[in-house]
Amino acid sequence: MAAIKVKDLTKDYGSVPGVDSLSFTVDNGEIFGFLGPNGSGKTTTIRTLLGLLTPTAGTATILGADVREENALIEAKRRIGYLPADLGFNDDVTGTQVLEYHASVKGDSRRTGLLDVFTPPLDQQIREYSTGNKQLLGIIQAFMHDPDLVIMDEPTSGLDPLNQAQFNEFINAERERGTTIFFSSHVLSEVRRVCDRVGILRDGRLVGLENMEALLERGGKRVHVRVADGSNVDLTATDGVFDRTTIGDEQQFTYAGDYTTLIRQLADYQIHDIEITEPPLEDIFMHYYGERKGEPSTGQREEANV
Ligand SMILES: Nc1ncnc2c1ncn2[C@@H]1O[C@H](COP(=O)(O)OP(=O)(O)OP(=O)(O)O)[C@@H](O)[C@H]1O
Repeated sequence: MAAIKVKDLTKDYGSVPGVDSLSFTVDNGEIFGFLGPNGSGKTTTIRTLLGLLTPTAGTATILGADVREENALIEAKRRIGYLPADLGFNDDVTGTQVLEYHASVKGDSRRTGLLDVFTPPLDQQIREYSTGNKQLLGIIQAFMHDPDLVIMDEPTSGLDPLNQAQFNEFINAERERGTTIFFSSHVLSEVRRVCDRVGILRDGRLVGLENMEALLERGGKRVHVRVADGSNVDLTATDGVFDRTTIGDEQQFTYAGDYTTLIRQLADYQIHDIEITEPPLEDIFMHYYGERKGEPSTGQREEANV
């Protein structure tokens, strides 16, 4: 049985479309990233999955429960953790009191273990909490009753790089435990190390559903080259070269072709320095899913940059 099953799900806010005809499945044990820019419908989807919004059309089940069936959903929610985008903690209570409250509602069998990983200042009142520490507290409450499925709305927002790395490590360990995780983000690079699959949302519609590894592989690598005499590397006849640009004396391009071919081409030049890195996932997104409104298409960008 799939952990989440969504079929033709539509949610309108009056005349404003929230999400339109979404269909996807999240398997048990999968780490699924739900990606999209601001306003693309991530929160609407999540709130609909949790029964906080009623779908306008279509169906969704979560751990087997139909999101329109209140009693079945209440039962399923015992095995679900949720980190909302807006945490809504009471400012006047301490971190410990927040956790005590959540423990009384749904249990806390994992609380101690989670507090070994994430360390918000539990004795402080929430009003004194930094944004990142509030987020850590939210992550702890989402996992502390040992749920089978955890749904998180932008879990890494506000986390510093150290906490973000710790979060990534934690999510990878959750994969080993078999927890199903569905989380939204608007920063593709944030999810690249942890997700098995990504769904890409734009303007309320699902425009891509990809295996992460395949997405990265098809996206190629970013090549940075400096040629000793400053001459321009001519790759016009080489397949798989796109997004060329020159910054100072460095020529850059994304390469999704055969490496032997590229190395043969570059052998004609006196290469002073070369670096091959992973491209920003935003570039992959642009390349495979086309331009956003008002922005040039990938093809136009290539021309502009060459
Ligand atoms: N309560 C509401 N009433 C009317 N329109 C809404 C409401 N909530 C969201 N919308 C609209 O629905 C669309 C999707 O919004 P949603 O908040 O789901 O996007 P999001 O991807 O979560 O955005 P963000 O990354 O900014 O949180 C947007 O056009 C938004 O303006």
